[in-house]
Amino acid sequence: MVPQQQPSGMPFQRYQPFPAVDLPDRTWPSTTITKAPRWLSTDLRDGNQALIEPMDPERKREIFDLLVRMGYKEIEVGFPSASQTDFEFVRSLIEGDAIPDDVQISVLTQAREDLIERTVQSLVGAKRATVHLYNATAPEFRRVVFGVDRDACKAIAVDGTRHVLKFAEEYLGDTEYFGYEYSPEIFIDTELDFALEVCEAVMDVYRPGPGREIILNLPATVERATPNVYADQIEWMSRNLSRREYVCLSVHPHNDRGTGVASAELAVMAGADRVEGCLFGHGERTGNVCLVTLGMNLFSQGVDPQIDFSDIDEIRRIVEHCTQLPVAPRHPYGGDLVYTAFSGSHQDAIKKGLIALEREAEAAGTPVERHPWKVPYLPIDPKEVGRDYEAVIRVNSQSGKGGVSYILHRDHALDLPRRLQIEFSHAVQEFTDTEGGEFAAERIWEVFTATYLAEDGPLGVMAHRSETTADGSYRVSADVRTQGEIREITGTGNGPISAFVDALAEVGVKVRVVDYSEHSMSEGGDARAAAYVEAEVDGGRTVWGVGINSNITTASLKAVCSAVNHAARG
Ligand SMILES: CC(=O)SCCNC(=O)CCNC(=O)[C@H](O)C(C)(C)COP(=O)(O)OP(=O)(O)OC[C@H]1O[C@@H](n2cnc3c(N)ncnc32)[C@H](O)[C@@H]1OP(=O)(O)O
Ligand SMILES: CC(C)C(=O)C(=O)O
Repeated sequence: MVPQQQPSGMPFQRYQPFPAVDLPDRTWPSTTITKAPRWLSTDLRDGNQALIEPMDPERKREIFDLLVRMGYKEIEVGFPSASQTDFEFVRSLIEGDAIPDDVQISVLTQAREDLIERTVQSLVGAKRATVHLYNATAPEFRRVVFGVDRDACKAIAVDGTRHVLKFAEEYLGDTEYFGYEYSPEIFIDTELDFALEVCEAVMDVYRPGPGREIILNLPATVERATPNVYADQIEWMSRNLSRREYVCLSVHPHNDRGTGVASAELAVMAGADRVEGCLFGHGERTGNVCLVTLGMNLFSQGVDPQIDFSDIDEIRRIVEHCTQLPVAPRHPYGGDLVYTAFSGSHQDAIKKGLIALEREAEAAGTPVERHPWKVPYLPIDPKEVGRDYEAVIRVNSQSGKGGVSYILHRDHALDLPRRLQIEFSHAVQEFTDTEGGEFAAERIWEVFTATYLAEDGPLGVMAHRSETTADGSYRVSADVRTQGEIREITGTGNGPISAFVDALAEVGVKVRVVDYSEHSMSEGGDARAAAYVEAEVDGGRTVWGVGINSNITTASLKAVCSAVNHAARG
C-alpha cells in the first residue's frame, strides 16, 4: 500500500483561496508570444527600494549605464520625492547628459500634490521623461491604509493625474516627449470593475489619443494567485478598456509565489504590451519579475528579446556589485551552475548531443554556432551568453563515463573507446568516492596520466625498427626497458603490434591483444596520434593501455607497454 500522507498541523485554515475570474471565453491559453514586449527596468526604483543598503549614486549610475548598454529603452530611475539622494540622482543623469536620446526615463510618485510637484521638478531639462503615478485601489488598502470608499479612492487617482498635468505644463515645457503612467497599486486584489473604473477616470483626465499614449500598469504588487488568474485579469482589462489603441497595457509582476516569470509570460499572452521588472529579479520581498529570465526565455524560443544578454557574467557581476546581493547559483540563465551537468546520464547525453551538433552542422555546411541548437539538457547554447563548455560538464561522484571522456576529449583531444571510457571512469569514481566534492579537469588528467601514460612502469619501449619480410609479414626489433635493463627483442606478426607482442615473449611477457584503435589528435606536420590497446596480460583480466606519440607505430607499442604496466599495477 502507498504510504499515506498525514495532516501537517499547520494553520492553513487562516488562508483563503484566490477567487477565479469568470472569463470562460478567455483566449490567452492558445496564443504564442512572437515578439518581445516593451520592457521597463525598475532596478533603480523597485529594485533599489528593496535593498538592505540602497545604491549610492555611483552604483546607480553603473546600473543605469549597464541597462542602456543592454538595450533597455524605458528605465525607471527613482522616486525623486523620497529623498534628496534620489532627486539628485535624477538631476545628475539629466545635467550630466547621461541619457541617450532614445531612452525614456521615468520616475514614480504617490498621488500627493507636494510629492508630484517635487517629482516633476526633478525632470526639468529631460528630453524624454515619464511620470508614473500610483495609488492603492484594493479593498483592504481602501479600508485599512487610506480609510476611503471607492469614490474617494478614485478621486486620489484623478486628482493626482490632474496635478501631474498641471506641473508638467509648468515645469516641462522643453521636454520633447512627456509620458504618463498610472498604476492602480495592488491591482491583483482590486475588483476588476473598480480597477477599470479608476483607469477610465484617469484616462478621462489625461485624454490619450493619437500621439498621446497612456501607460496603464497593472501590478501584481504581491503575487497571490496562480499565473492563469493574473492572465485572466489582464485579458479582461484589455478587452474592456476604452481607447485601447492608445493604451500601453503594462504589467508589473512580483514573485511572492515563485511564479513571477510565468505570470508575466501569461499576461503578455493575454494582451499586455509591456513588462516591468528587474535584472535577476531584485525587488521587494521575493523580488520583481526577473528581466533576464523573461528575455532569455524568449530567446530560447527563437524570439529576439531586443536586449543583449551575450555577456551574462558581466551583467551579473555589475548587478551583484551594485546591489550587494548574490545571484543564486541556479538562477535561470545567469547562475554559476546552470550550464553544468554533474550526473552521468546527463553528461553522456550532452556529450553525444554536442558531437551530433558538430556533425550535423558540418553536413549542412553551416558554422556550428549558427546551426539550430538541439542538445539534450541544455535549453540554450551556453556560448550565447558568454559561457563556455568548460563549465558545462563537471565531474563528481554522480558522474559517469560520459562526463569524464568528454573532458578528456575537450582538453586533450582523446577519443577513448567505449570500454576504456568505462574502465577509466571506474578509476575516477574511486577517487571521487574517497575524496568527495568536485573532481577538477586537471585531476582527471593527472589520474589518466598516472594510469596509462606514466613512463616509470616495469616495461618501456625505448626505440624500435621494423621491416616487412619477404613473405609479407612484419618484423619488429625493439629496445625495451625491463627489470632495470635495456634488452633488444625481435618478433614477427601481421602488423607492428602483433610483431611486438611476439617479441615480448623473449622477456617473459605474455600479451593477448583483444581490441585496438587509434586516431590522430591534431592536424599538420607535427600531428600526434593516440593508440588504445585492450589486452590480456599474463592470462589475467583484460586492461587498457594508451600510447601517445607523433609516430603512430611508436604510439601503438607504447599502448601495449601501457597495458602491461597497468596490469602489473593491478
Ligand atoms: C508597491 C510599491 O513599491 S509603491 C512604492 C513604494 N516606495 C516607497 O514608498 C519609497 C519612497 N517613499 C518614501 O520615501 C516616503 O513614502 C515618502 C518620502 C514619499 C513620503 O513619506 P511620508 O510623507 O512620511 O509618508 P508615508 O511614507 O508614511 O506615506 C503614508 C501616507 O501617504 C499616503 N499614501 C501612501 N501611498 C499613497 C499614494 N500612492 N497616493 C497617495 N497617498 C498615498 C498614506 O495614506 C499615508 O497617509 P497618512 O499619513 O495620511 O496616513
Ligand atoms: C508602484 C507599483 C507599480 C509597484 O511598484 C507595485 O505595485 O509593485
